[in-house]
Amino acid sequence: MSAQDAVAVAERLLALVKDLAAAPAQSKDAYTGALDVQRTCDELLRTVVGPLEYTVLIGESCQESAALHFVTQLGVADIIGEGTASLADLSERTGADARFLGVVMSCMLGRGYFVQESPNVYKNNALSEVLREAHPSSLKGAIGFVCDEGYNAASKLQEAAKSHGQASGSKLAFGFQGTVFDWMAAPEHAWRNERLGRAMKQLHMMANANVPADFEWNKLRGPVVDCGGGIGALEMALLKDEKNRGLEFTIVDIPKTVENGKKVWANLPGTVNFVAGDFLAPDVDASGIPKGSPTYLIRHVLHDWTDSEVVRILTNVRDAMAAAADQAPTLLVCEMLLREDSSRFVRTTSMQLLALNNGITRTQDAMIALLEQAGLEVKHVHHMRAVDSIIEAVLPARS
Ligand SMILES: C[S@@+](CC[C@H](N)C(=O)[O-])C[C@H]1O[C@@H](n2cnc3c(N)ncnc32)[C@H](O)[C@@H]1O
Repeated sequence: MSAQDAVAVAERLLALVKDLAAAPAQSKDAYTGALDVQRTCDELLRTVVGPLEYTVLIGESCQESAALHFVTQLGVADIIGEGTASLADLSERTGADARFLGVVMSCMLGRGYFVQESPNVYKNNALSEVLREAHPSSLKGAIGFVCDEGYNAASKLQEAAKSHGQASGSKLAFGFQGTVFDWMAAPEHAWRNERLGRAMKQLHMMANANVPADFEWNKLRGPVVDCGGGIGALEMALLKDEKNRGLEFTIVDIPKTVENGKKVWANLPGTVNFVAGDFLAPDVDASGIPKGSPTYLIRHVLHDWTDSEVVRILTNVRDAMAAAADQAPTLLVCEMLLREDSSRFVRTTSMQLLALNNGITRTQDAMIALLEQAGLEVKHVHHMRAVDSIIEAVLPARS
């Protein structure tokens, strides 16, 4: 690759950055423009450093991830707080060897985190601030989950691939039986489950913050049955908005999650009911999914399962919808869809889904094909200023 190639990419990048600066804030153009800039920045880096260095950088990015995990878990940014801390202070407060801390902090400084005020004395900056527990956009839980469950599960991906569905990366890494959801819901892993909840909320804030605004949730007919709705993170985001306050939700999830969800909602406003069930049950009656509701919702669930499991889940939902066929019930599937221009985040998240439960981020066509296999008809796909899209499906008209 020549210097001329790099100049051409840099000129393209400059034009994209200028377009982005001119786009109205919060507009669809600003959203897609930022993705174009991100992709082109990466292209520029590849062009400048060349294939050898670029490949080694990707290979060694697991060390950067380890450094990020190290400082986040030890609470380095929390200890530094609004002031400064020396390597010796950090070592004393965290119990970690100063030599280890020095190497890790140097790696983090190289990626733009923290500022070195004087030799071995650090203060926070905008990047390290988001590692603080109390920061309004804290990513502490997300980094803990991604770099622990996610990373350990991914380290077993080859073994999982060779087991042809018998095992998953997370099962091999953590040695549990049953599903990753049951494992995380067990009382001895309450701290993991709690961290997962925080992680999901934090990741959504980063990638899907516009979902409440970019879809007309207030037009839905309730009660909305949210299958695999967890503790109701989406409901929390939606009910913050005055115009959605009239919506009623029923969340179906595994018993332990329902127990946790009820505790969470005991002190929150809004009509959110919980039902314990199993969306993978052999039929709708055994699944516990309430029948006859005008609206069903499945968010971030289908990407956790194989095609045959997805068809099982969707068939149960379709059968629940069929009990109110005269009301023309609607199913909303809110998921990330893989596209040719999907961002780095969508692709790395897809790796994580695969490692955790043999899940997969599907293309729009693949999702539509599974919905059709389950006897549903896709009416519309809503794209938003978010990594998620919403696929709207209905029961097919009777012939
Ligand atoms: C990735 S989480 C998504 C949670 C929620 N929809 C959201 O977007 O915040 C997947 C959810 O599926 C639930 N789940 C897993 N297996 C289930 C099953 N067999 N029946 C019902 N829910 C299940 C999990 O407990 C978890 O809450």
